[in-house]
Amino acid sequence: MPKPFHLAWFMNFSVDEWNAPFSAGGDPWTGEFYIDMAKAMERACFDYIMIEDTLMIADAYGDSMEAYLKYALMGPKGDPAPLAAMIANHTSKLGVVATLSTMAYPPFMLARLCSTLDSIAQGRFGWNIVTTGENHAARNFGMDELPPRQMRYDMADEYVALVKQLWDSWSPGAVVRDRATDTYVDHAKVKPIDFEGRFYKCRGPLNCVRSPQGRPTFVQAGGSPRGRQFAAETADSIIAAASGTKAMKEYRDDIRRRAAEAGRDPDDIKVFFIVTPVLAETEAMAKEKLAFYTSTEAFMVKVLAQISSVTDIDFSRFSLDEELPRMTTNGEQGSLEAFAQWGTGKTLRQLVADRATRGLDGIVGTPAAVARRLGEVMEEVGGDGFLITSPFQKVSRQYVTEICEGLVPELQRLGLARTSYGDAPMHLRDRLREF
Ligand SMILES: Cc1cc2nc3c(=O)[nH]c(=O)nc-3n(C[C@H](O)[C@H](O)[C@H](O)COP(=O)(O)O)c2cc1C
Repeated sequence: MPKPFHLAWFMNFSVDEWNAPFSAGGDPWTGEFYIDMAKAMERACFDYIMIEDTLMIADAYGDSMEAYLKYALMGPKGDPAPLAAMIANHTSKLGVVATLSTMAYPPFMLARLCSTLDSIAQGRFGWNIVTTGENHAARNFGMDELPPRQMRYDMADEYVALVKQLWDSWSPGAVVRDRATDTYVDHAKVKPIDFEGRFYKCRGPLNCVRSPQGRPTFVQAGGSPRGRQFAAETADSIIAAASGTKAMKEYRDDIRRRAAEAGRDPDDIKVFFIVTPVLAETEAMAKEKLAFYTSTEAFMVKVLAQISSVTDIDFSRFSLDEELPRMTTNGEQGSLEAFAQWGTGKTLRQLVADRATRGLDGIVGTPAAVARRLGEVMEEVGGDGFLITSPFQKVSRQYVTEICEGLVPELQRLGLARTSYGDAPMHLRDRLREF
């Protein structure tokens, strides 16, 4: 029997696929649309739903906000924290991960928010730790530009050390609720932290109770060598974009090596790779669907605008029929490399076409065929799971159904996905370490 792998879903609190033939209309702001989505994932026994976030309206593509607002790319979006609370409230087993930036939140506020969300979610909350990669976001927080990546991660190291101390400022058992002595909290079990670092200073203690997990499950997505080091030292789960099985295996092996060198058990870190299956009743229909969504001028602009936004590089400047020059960015270096596929000789037009399937072959077809292919990929990579996201930028109920009621049952029949959560309540970190 093959080993099952983990499943998570990558989305954001943004506009749904509002004007395609099977659409929900583009008004998801009450959160109901995403609650429905999370319930479908829980029925399919996903490990977690992960809510992406950025903090600006971009204009990197063509030096204009037009493409971003016209196509509702990377915005408008709602704040992930209240949506995480709502999803947690409407589910009981699914993990809920929200993205919160170390650039944007004072550590005390983030620690309290995560602790509160973990209590609401009864131990199923995860924090996607990002340092933010866009200069415009930095400008929304009073800076002229982002600090360089090295410094962002140095700051994040210290930030994480601080918030961990805040989460530990309440010892387990501090809340005694002793009626006989009229004592709610045993004051001896709550301590200031008096943290003084290079970048942050905080007295503590936290002013909310210790959450079920003690600290949230840590999710991270470092792509650069410095980012990978941070992720390997910190994360319980890593989400990654890599083009093809070879790059996936290289990434995971590197993370596991770095984790072992840092004294961690590599099996305590579950790496999820982005995949974007395109499903239909027959392979020909799936290929036609892919062509229907990707052969338009608008798809080209959407992909280029999206990658421009997370790299602060204007991709409207490059010829579609030539290879991309090698470049670096102070933004998302890992995402740039996964997109550019340097060394393959592909033109920019081919890279855009690859974007729908993220450079992974064999994931356009029937649920049964794609399930078999994912099994092969996972065996080659070595583990641990897949992070599903829509191939066409936005998500519809139809796509969620195709995955949760088409692909997942096929994975389950092959013994490749969890068929039940079991009856006992479980914290997200333990759920990830189940296998
Ligand atoms: C699957 C995935 C999801 C990500 N989600 C976010 C996000 O929600 N917000 C954000 O600012 N960055 C996000 N990032 C960017 C990462 O935090 C990170 O900056 C990026 O992978 C580049 O790595 P580097 O920082 O080491 O260069 C994501 C990256 C990946 C691969």
